[in-house]
Amino acid sequence: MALSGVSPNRRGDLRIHENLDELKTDLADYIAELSEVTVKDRGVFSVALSGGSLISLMGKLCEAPYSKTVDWAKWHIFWADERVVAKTHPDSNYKLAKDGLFSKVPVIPSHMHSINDNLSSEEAANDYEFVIRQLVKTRVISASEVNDCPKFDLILLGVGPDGQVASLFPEHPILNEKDEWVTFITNSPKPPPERITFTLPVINSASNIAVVATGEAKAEVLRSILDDDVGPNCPSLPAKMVQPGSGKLVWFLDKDAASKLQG
Ligand SMILES: O=C1O[C@H](COP(=O)(O)O)[C@@H](O)[C@H](O)[C@H]1O
Repeated sequence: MALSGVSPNRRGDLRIHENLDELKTDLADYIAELSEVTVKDRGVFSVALSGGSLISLMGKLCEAPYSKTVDWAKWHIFWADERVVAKTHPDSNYKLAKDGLFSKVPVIPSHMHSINDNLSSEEAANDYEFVIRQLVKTRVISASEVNDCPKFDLILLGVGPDGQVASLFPEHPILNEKDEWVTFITNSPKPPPERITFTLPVINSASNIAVVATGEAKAEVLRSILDDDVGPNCPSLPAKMVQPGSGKLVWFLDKDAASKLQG
């Protein structure tokens, strides 16, 4: 059970869990429910994932009851960020998600929309944006009513100890990107250096955003992101810039990650 249940916060709902097992169950319930409601409404579920610790934290989705009750054939899976490496490389976010999740449940292989790993970072970002544009045209992905962006049904993000989300890093110029849906970097402060990433306008246009962070190493940055009294002197933390226009934002934290929150 969540320590403080679902507590509304200026930056979204906070779900703070006593331990990882409870967090994993709550996250699986949340994703399975959103999938069910969205498939009933739209006939498909467009979900964009990050890499890192998120994937193992989603692991319960591959177990009963979710493995049987989720309508996996209706999922269209995207990557909110990807490392520009071969899909077989241990650093690939696609490989991480495929090995950890999607090889265990009946998703349709052609619904896993991974980047083209034969291209340069810049080409891969442009190509991925093109793929997303085609799927907005065919309504696999909804279109935002208020801007030019795609509106993913769900974007799942991790948070780095520096406040990174997707491959958006603190004080990097791509935080100001307003026009592109997908962009690239060749100088990531965290290896590997070459990555593609959704931009903030795309992330903030999603219908639902879930940010998942665990462990004491993230407690300090989460205080900077979530507590209202930490603000003016704080550098531009990407995770703090996750502020959906009309969508819903939920934070899944364990008690170690939440241990420095005061508000
Ligand atoms: O490099 C990356 O790291 C972040 C955070 O990973 P975590 O293991 O600290 O949760 C991840 O969200 C992102 O997708 C990945 O490319």
